[in-house]
Amino acid sequence: MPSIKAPATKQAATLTVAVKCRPLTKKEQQKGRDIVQVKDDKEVTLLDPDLSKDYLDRVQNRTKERKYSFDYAFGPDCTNLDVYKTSISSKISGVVQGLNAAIFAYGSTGSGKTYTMVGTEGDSGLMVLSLHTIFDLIKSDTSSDDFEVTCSYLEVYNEVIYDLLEKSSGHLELREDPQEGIVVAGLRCIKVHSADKILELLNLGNSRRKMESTDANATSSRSHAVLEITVRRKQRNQYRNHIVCGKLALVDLAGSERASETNCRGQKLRDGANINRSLLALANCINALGKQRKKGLAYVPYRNSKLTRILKDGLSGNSQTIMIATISPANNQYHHTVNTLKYADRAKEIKTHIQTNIGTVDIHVADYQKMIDSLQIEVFRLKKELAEKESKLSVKPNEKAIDDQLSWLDVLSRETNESVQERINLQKALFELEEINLRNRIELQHLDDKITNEQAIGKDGTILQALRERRQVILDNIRDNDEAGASYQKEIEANEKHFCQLQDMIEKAISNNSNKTYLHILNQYRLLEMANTELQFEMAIRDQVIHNQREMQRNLWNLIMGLGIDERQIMKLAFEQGITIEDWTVTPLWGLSSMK
Ligand SMILES: Nc1ncnc2c1ncn2[C@@H]1O[C@H](COP(=O)(O)OP(=O)(O)OP(=O)(O)O)[C@@H](O)[C@H]1O
Repeated sequence: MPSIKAPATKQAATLTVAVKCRPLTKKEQQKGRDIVQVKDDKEVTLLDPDLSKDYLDRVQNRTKERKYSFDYAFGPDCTNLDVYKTSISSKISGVVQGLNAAIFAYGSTGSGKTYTMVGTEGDSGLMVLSLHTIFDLIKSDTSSDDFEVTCSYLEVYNEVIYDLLEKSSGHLELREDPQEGIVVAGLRCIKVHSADKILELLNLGNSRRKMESTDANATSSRSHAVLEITVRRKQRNQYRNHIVCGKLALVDLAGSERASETNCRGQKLRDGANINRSLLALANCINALGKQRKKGLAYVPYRNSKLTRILKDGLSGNSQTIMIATISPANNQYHHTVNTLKYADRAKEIKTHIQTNIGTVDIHVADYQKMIDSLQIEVFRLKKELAEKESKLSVKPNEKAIDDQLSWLDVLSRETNESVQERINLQKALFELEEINLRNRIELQHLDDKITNEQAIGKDGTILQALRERRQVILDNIRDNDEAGASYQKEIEANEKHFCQLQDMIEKAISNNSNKTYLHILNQYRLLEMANTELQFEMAIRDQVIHNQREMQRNLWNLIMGLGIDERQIMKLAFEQGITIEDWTVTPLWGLSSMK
């Protein structure tokens, strides 16, 4: 099917990475020493915390000293305003012009993330400073445009999303909207008229964040907080009247340390595990995005956590992204600091593309349909069995006993549900991967054809060279994606195994009950219905997206052909505009070839 892509990499920007080192706290001053040096506003040297190393160790390079270079580096004397003015303020003006920006603070617990993002009365944080800039820019705007500023504030805690602008928020779900991408269903979005108003909301929201006291920080934020500010600009003049929308996401991540290192138990340990699951997913995305700098299609596993799904646009899409890596200068924090610096170093490789993209058509509808069909047949069979069993029960089950059994079943069902959800996510990820690789293979075929043609003409060596280089990039991506696919396949298998174990537990739990068959079927039936509902929902969304895109393409091609432009002219025009016309020679559904 022919498809039109947005102009390729019109404006590509690397993710900006800044490192901020906080001062030693009073306690640290008494016990430890400073091992971080910042040079030339860019270089960070982390000294070996072990002073006892002898001369030989040092000359033989057995030192743990590390040196890194970043876009910006700020020492302990720098204020939040210094960070803001140098590395951020210029990106904020784009938000009022309709561009997106994302700023996230990453670092271990107690390294100064919340201090940097939220700040104090005397040293306002980046959230506050950005808001002031937005309102100042709106105030000084001389056009006749109307502005509307709205904001939302959420936290992701233990892989559950909560609304920080609601007094007692319930669990919120992520939805994939065909038009807007990932949205948080039911999240409160408030209209604001001044920076002060948002600050009030921010303070209120912060007081609702999940805090804990860890060994490393007495008021440690255990959740990831995302403040999103949307600026809608209604342009009004005699020729047009349309809305430009810019978004700024400010993210205060939870501490990046391992749970075991903060001396946590029970619920705290669970927090730690989930925080790290999100951050691990973020690290995997950062790795994959780093690989994409070759501009090929490598798969990025955004689906693996709520956080990465929410941050998807900020990392890869239409966004200017700034990562502030916060570090402590204390010698006992060496391992955390080196981890943060390594993470930040990898993040430098990410490219974000400041442009709008038209989504791609998903080709796996048939696969989903097959899964839904088989699940529905199974649900139908179990429903029937359940009805039969109920009618056959000579003695109605003892209600109290059944209640107990059902509540235990609920616990196991919930866990099984999570396992099913995870498998669905993995399956979806695998579908996406396959789709990307399909497109890669189509491009590879085109490249091979072009290379053969060029070789036959035997003229321009530079074109041939460029084609071969591109071919290698595509081959690398296909290999990487295949590897990622194989690992997903393994995860799916492990998940299936876990699912079976849970089922065994359920079997055991009800094996002594006289109505065990009844309970068993009830349980199976519930689980299958859950999986079925999810799949149907996905299917509906995909159908809608595909329908809209097909409609749009049909209209577009009709329009182009109606203008009497021939194929060659279209290709030439597209080339001049930087538009890629994909694979129309392969499956010419409404393509030029079929319309000729
Ligand atoms: N630049 C700074 N100047 C002075 N004090 C700072 C600075 N940065 C951080 N601190 C202090 O260090 C301590 C820890 O900071 P903060 O709570 O911001 O850490 P965090 O990285 O958000 O930790 P967690 O992940 O546990 O929430 C606080 O007492 C804070 O006031």
